[in-house]
Amino acid sequence: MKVLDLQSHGLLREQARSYRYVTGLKARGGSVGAGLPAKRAEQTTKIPLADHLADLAVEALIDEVDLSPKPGLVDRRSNGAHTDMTLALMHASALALWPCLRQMAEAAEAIGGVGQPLRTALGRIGREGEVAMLATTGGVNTHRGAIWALGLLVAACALGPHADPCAVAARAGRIALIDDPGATSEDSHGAHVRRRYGSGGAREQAQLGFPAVIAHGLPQLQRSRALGASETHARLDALLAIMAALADTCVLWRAGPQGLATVQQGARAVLDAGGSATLDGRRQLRLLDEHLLQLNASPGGAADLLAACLFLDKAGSL
Ligand SMILES: CC(C)(COP(=O)(O)OP(=O)(O)OC[C@H]1O[C@@H](n2cnc3c(N)ncnc32)[C@H](O)[C@@H]1O)[C@@H](O)C(=O)NCCC(=O)NCCS
Ligand SMILES: Nc1ncnc2c1ncn2[C@@H]1O[C@H](COP(=O)(O)OP(=O)(O)OP(=O)(O)O)[C@@H](O)[C@H]1O
Repeated sequence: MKVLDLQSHGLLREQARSYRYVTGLKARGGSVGAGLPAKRAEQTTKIPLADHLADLAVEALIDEVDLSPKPGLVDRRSNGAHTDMTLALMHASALALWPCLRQMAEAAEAIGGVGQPLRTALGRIGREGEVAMLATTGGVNTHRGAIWALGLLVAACALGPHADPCAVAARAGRIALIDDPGATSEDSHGAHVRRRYGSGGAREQAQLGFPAVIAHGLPQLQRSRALGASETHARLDALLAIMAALADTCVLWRAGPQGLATVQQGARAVLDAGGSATLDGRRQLRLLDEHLLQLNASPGGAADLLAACLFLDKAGSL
């Protein structure tokens, strides 16, 4: 088992622990420092790589949902176009995914390479993660796409040197290309949209090595930061760059190709106006939010990929 000498990620682990304490959730805790006050545990122990990757992934999910104002999505202001989700529910769901994400990283470390055994293990753990998510949310699909994308990326990071986000995403793509023998042929929204519009959705995005993140989200995040935008504005710009490029099956399911065109063009308009840090950009962003609420559409796939983008951004400095 690889370990990292890190002291900076105690907050999240502490949060997850106190969350479980408050709610009585039965999620598994970290393997180090159990029973110790969290702060002392962080100071005195080395964090296993799998724990650290799960920390980073959950942190990315929480950063994604907290980021505001996001068009159509659940954020700190509102539930966006969602009647069945709240900020608190998204937080609870994100924290409940920690054990699943850690197990995926552990499986990758134990198996040691891309191939059928790893794909089979990730499929099983991912399905268990979906069950844990639905148990936490009372049946609401808060993070299905995120388990998929972050699960693959966490596993890809755990397999080896992980400095370069492109290499990690490409490795995750190679895992996604392998068939999952345990997969059930279910009638998901993604499957419906694939049949109706021929869109490859979350599966194809992963199999291609997450081009919406690597070619759009991450470069935009870095560009906006370099231009002096605040971290919030840089992250909003990254989300918009992903939205402008993505065939998001969440949008296609609720609003069809016309709705997807509105999302992609609206996101592009914000960036063309100078991004979310500018007055013009913010006007365009407000318009886009209004259009999405009228369409009852929400770019859930892009939100998952923003979390993937934030994860890769942080994992790159490991
Ligand atoms: C491949 C997955 C995403 C199922 O995809 P499906 O096409 O059936 O779509 P479904 O509507 O269930 O969910 C897709 C989710 O992905 C997100 N999404 C939508 N469009 C996109 C896109 N273009 N790119 C990326 N993500 C997207 C959305 O949040 C959406 O909710 C996956 O959940 C799966 O197969 N799970 C089974 C367990 C498994 O193998 N887990 C592996 C963990 S690494
Ligand atoms: N901040 C967020 N707000 C809303 N959705 C998000 C957010 N972050 C990620 N998502 C993603 O969006 C998806 C939810 O979208 P949606 O509600 O369209 O899915 P659904 O339950 O399949 O469909 P529907 O609600 O239309 O029946 C989740 O799977 C999740 O991965």
